[in-house]
Amino acid sequence: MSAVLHGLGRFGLHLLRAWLDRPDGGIDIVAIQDAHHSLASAAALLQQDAKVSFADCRIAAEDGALRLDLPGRQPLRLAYWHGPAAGSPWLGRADWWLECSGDFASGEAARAFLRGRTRRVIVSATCPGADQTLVFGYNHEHFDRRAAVLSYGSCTVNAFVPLAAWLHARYGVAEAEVGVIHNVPPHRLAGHPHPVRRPCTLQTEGPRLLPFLAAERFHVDYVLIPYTGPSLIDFRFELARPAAAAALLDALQAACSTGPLRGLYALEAGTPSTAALALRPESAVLSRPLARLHGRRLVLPAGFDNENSAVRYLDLLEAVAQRGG
Ligand SMILES: NC(=O)c1ccc[n+]([C@@H]2O[C@H](COP(=O)([O-])OP(=O)(O)OC[C@H]3O[C@@H](n4cnc5c(N)ncnc54)[C@H](O)[C@@H]3O)[C@@H](O)[C@H]2O)c1
Repeated sequence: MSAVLHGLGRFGLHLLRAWLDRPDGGIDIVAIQDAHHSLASAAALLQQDAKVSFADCRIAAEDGALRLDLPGRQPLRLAYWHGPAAGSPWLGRADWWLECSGDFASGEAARAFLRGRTRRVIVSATCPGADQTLVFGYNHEHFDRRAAVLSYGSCTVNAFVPLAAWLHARYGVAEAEVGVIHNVPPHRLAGHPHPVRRPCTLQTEGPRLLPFLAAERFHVDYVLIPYTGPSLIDFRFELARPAAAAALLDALQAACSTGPLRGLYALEAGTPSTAALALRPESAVLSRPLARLHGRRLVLPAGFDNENSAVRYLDLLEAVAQRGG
């Protein structure tokens, strides 16, 4: 499936890395475009980013393209366009438009990219007005080929939804709360000098995606902090049925290791430092020593590399491609 990647911010950078690591996933990124980074600054970003490493690639900016040489592989030439999306020479020229800039996160805005050969726009954020929101590991199998604008959810939606669905199937979830302490991209630090409470799109997407979760029985507390590392996310559930803590956590452990939550979550025997969460591919890394059950109140403290939620987005792209996307 040929694809244009629009947006080389934190999410786009993580996506590019994940895609390079999975050459056989059926996705062929043919062009990258960004309104902020010139070709030279995009090449420099790949060479110098403090977190996402491209040290295994020789990177060059040549003839309007990013050239990436990976050992043992054919050189990759990704056409590069620096400028506003509306003026892109890549409009309508690939099967998919990967909308990762954050600037077109509504169905109406995203539909502008459906032209020529481009039959699908996949938005890296919650997207009101999208034809479908598909959360990998929860409802990605329900992909409908008539859906032209897809949303993958968000980092918090992906962290919460499959876990809540799994818990509900076993114990019933009567209500839930999520507390998020979220980073900001390095280039936005100056604009965020203090912690600030913000609405989170999980607040509306959680009950919309999970029929058992009533909106009035779900709450998200989201705080953006002036810090660029991995983030924290704590889940609190009121279970509908009684459970024994050890049995519940053993079942959760099994689901994360070999069951339906495999690859999506880890339940760690220790409590990883936030720094150790960098580049972890799971949607959330839960800490068993911090987990607790008081009566029917289950608390699951976790952390996540929210930027690396790009891995879930790639999972979704591959799943959609396999279904004839
Ligand atoms: N960062 C995350 O944790 C995360 C996780 C999941 C989804 N998303 C979603 O992905 C989309 C993009 O998010 P992001 O985190 O990549 O945002 P970002 O701010 O890092 O990048 C967005 C855009 O900002 C511009 N930009 C990059 N560097 C810049 C600089 N130094 N100065 C000025 N502008 C610069 C680029 O044009 C880039 O496309 C958003 O819709 C977001 O909601 C982000």
